[in-house]
Amino acid sequence: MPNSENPQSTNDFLIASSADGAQVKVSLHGAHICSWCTPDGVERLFMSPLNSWRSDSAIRGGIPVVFPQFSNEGPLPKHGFARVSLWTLLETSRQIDGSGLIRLGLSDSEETRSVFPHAFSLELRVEFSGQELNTELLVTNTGDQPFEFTCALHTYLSTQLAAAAVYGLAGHQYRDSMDERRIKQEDAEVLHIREEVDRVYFAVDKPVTLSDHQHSVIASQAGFADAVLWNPWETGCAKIADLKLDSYQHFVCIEAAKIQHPVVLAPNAVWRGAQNLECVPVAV
Ligand SMILES: O=P(O)(O)OC[C@H]1O[C@@H](O)[C@H](O)[C@@H](O)[C@@H]1O
Repeated sequence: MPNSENPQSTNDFLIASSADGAQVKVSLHGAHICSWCTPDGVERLFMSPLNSWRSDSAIRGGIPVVFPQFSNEGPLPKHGFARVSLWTLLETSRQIDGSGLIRLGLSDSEETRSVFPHAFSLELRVEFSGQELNTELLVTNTGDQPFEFTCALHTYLSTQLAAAAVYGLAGHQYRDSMDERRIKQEDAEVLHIREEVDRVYFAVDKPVTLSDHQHSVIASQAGFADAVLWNPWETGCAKIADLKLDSYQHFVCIEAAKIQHPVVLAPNAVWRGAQNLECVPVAV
């Protein structure tokens, strides 16, 4: 939870690499993946140049962890408190197969219980090598009463929006936050973003691909039933202090999420959700 009286800097990164040269930077503030470079040195995540790097704010870009509430859909601060909490490093290591691994944890505290009166522990497990990044969120109910939550991995994928297309959402229903949360049916096999887009696609069980003229990123998910597609366009950037007016041209958020049907977690039960990202060069 943030301390606005004494904000700390959040750009003190844990840096881990895989044997083949992929690299990930994580901040303990929010267990936030701030950078993911594939072995060719190319950054795959967007990070806002106007990010404040203060512990009383969420980091703008990378992969924020949204828990225990998606957006403003409940009584908590927007997107919950995990993204503005100080997490603990559990492990950083190199696996036998050469992949890098970082594990971070967060448990309930007096501060979290004041807004979310439940005992829980979270683990974020980040494993990567070559062209892939796998991020898994584990939620354990450490109390003696069930509790309910929604969550997401709010991934900002770096792209050139003008050349970008999103594939894999045709046939799904979605809730359109730009149109009074109406439920609609996606018919487009290929989506080009030409305006502010803020949608929750339901029951996404196949990969979603973001392609531009240079590369594709294939986003697969397990445990997370829904996928959010968000780009604020210039209109949204104008309202967000830590985005430049043209920042929307450089990312698309494809978020692995659990929103439509919140998780109800029994005592001692563990819920897992994972997002796997794989980069594939576009043949020229
Ligand atoms: O500005 P925030 O709190 O990081 O949220 C960014 C966006 O996050 C998305 O997940 C929501 O669907 C959008 O409605 C929201 O604007």
